[in-house]
Amino acid sequence: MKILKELPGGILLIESPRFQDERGGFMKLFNHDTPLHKYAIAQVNYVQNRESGILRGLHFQKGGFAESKFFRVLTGQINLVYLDVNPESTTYQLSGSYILDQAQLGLLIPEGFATGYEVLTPHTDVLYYSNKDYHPEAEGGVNWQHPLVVNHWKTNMPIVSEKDKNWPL
Ligand SMILES: Cc1cn([C@H]2C[C@H](O)[C@@H](COP(=O)(O)OP(=O)(O)O[C@H]3O[C@@H](C)C(=O)[C@@H](O)[C@H]3O)O2)c(=O)[nH]c1=O
Repeated sequence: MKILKELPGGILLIESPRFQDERGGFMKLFNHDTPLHKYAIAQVNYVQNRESGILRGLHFQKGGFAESKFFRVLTGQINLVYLDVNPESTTYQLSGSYILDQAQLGLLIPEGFATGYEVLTPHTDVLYYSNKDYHPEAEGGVNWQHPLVVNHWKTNMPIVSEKDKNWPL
């Protein structure tokens, strides 16, 4: 696995090795060795999105439950949006977005960021690792229409869960 790019905030774009032969393909999605040698997986989550226009997030876990997440699509295309919500961070309130459109590329988001994504294609499957267990009591969120992130979206009228509609602006 190799780091293709480091984005502001310490976000890493990581490429997986891919092997192709007459049977199909083989891809290494995680390797405890470099560049992820300090990354301890607590959860692997597989998310199926039926339609384009679905928007999930933005979510984070508070305090000591803050997670680092490593996102990729297995099929389809998403626009991943992130916001640094750690007031002690040197990049506090930094926001950005990145389009993920191939399984070979993963985006590693450090602890202290809220993350969300919108689905740009029907039947889009997302796989992500987290280095912390799920603690719903520690969950925080940022409304997708918050001024610090609103300009990153491609969709004007997304499909959003009731929970996500109610995060503070
Ligand atoms: C995130 C999560 C959810 N769940 C359950 C709770 C609920 O019943 C169901 C769906 O949860 P949600 O609606 O929160 O799923 P979702 O909106 O897909 O949540 C995810 O959104 C993206 C943007 C992130 O950044 C992730 O960290 C995660 O928060 O799955 C778990 O059991 N473990 C988990 O780690």
